[in-house]
Amino acid sequence: MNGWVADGWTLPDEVLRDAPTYTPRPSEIADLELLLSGAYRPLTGFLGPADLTSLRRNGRLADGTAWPVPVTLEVPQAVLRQLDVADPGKRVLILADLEGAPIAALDTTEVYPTREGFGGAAGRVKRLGDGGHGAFRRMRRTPAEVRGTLPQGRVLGVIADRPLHRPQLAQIARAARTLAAHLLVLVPVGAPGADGLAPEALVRCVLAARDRMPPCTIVALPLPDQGGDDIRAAMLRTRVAAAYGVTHLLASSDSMLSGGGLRVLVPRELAYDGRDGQWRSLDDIPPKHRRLPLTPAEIEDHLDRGTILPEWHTPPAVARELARARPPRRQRGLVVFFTGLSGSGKSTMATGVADALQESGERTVTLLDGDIVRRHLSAGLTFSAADRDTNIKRIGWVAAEVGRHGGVAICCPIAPYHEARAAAREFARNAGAGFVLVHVSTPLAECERRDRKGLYAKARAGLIKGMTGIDDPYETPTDAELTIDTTDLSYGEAVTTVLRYLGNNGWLDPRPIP
Ligand SMILES: Nc1ncnc2c1ncn2[C@@H]1O[C@H](COP(=O)(O)OS(=O)(=O)O)[C@@H](OP(=O)(O)O)[C@H]1O
Ligand SMILES: Nc1ncnc2c1ncn2[C@@H]1O[C@H](COP(=O)(O)OP(=O)(O)O)[C@@H](O)[C@H]1O
Repeated sequence: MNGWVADGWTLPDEVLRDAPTYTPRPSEIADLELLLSGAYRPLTGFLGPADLTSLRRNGRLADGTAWPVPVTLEVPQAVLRQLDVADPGKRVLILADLEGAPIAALDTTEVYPTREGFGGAAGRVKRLGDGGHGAFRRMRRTPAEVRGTLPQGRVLGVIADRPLHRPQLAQIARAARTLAAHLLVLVPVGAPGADGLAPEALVRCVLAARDRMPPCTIVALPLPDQGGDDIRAAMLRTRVAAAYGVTHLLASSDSMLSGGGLRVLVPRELAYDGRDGQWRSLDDIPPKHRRLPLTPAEIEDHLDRGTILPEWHTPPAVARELARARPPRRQRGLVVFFTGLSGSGKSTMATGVADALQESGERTVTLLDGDIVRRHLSAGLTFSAADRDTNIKRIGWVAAEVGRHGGVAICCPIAPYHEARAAAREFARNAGAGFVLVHVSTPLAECERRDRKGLYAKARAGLIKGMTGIDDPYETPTDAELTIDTTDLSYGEAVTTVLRYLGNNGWLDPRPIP
């Protein structure tokens, strides 16, 4: 481990003034915040090659300390070139938040190759500024602050990565009573949850359950989602919980492992006892009186349809918060994203769908047509791969903002690349909006026969280069909600197919659809 003491490090003003600034990715900012707060102790900075090699080999840092996951920072080469790791006055990198405000200084003692155009930067970090702002900032307390307020004795930790319903609340109450422990609820707020719930909404839902819990301390922290590697992610969460003073952690998944000085409790499966309205062990309730907790999919279904979550399962205050954060699909923001070759029928269908929605007056609609976007939002962009990506990301970003505020955004660019379409879907999800990808799969031969703008003829004649389908690729979607080939469809049939899909899936009132 790079074993420095961050406190003993002073930064002269001129070093700060001349240092380059870089905004890391959101997951790296989350790691940075946990490094700065001490939640990742004994780590005090981003790891370098020796630690990373050792970690891969045996799950330990180079000095033998067990540590579950790589904590790394990747920086564009253009930024790294401005640093000189051999010179303490020229190796400081200012790390800024998404708005560009400095959060920390990195004393870059090592750089190493990662992928084309980027490199890893390793070294200790030191907080700059006042720790930042943002919703529920006051709840983002450091481990030292929290430990200072906890009563003596056992501390039961709960990681509330989903809202707490009555089965979880019953498990928590039981465990706290059995252990005679103080309760510490850790709410991960690094990124939207698996269910697309915004971090602020998750905090509100947890606070809404507060009067159903024993006396407790609630802390928000940017616990990163470590992707598919569940065991390592669980180990990291256990480490962080231990840093906050947790002695016993209530497992939220089977993969939670004891370690880092605390014990993990796997709670008993509870069910609702219809005889007296209590939640107790499954085995203690005769089957005919037993109601199992709703699954996440069932909860999602209630929210999608707009039916109130039942009181036997969810405290009304939590149900209200959840319904506010995840309104029924008919009121929730939605991005309808058409993709397909030029001439496949995207604009025609998108306009038809937009007209129908406007006629019904049910939803507000923004149409982001490919050609129109390129005249305004994306003016000046070419048809190079990089510019096409930029174009699709801009469209996706604007569409997601429309969705965030409950509107329907209809987009119809070619969007030939999977990755950019996936980014648009992710933007929508993070904004709490739905996303429906419509692949207009009309084959090239038919698009070419139509050749509305004469572009295919020009491309075949070699007069224009990089025409999608001719000498530029179109990556066929594998994740489309709907695939429509308009070769043998009338205009009306094509539009109705989309409207029916939206109606059948709860996004629209299905009644007026022919
Ligand atoms: N080289 C090349 N390749 C593809 N398309 C071309 C090209 N040059 C111009 N056009 C015209 O631009 C429209 C596509 O723009 P998009 O913004 O939808 O393209 S992309 O999603 O960024 O790839 C597209 O409009 P649509 O026919 O509505 O799809 C074409 O008319
Ligand atoms: N079922 C259909 N849906 C949409 N367009 C159709 C259909 N049948 C024929 N077309 C014709 O195909 C062409 C599609 O053009 P356009 O909608 O601009 O495609 P894109 O936006 O994908 O380039 C139009 O001339 C349209 O009249």
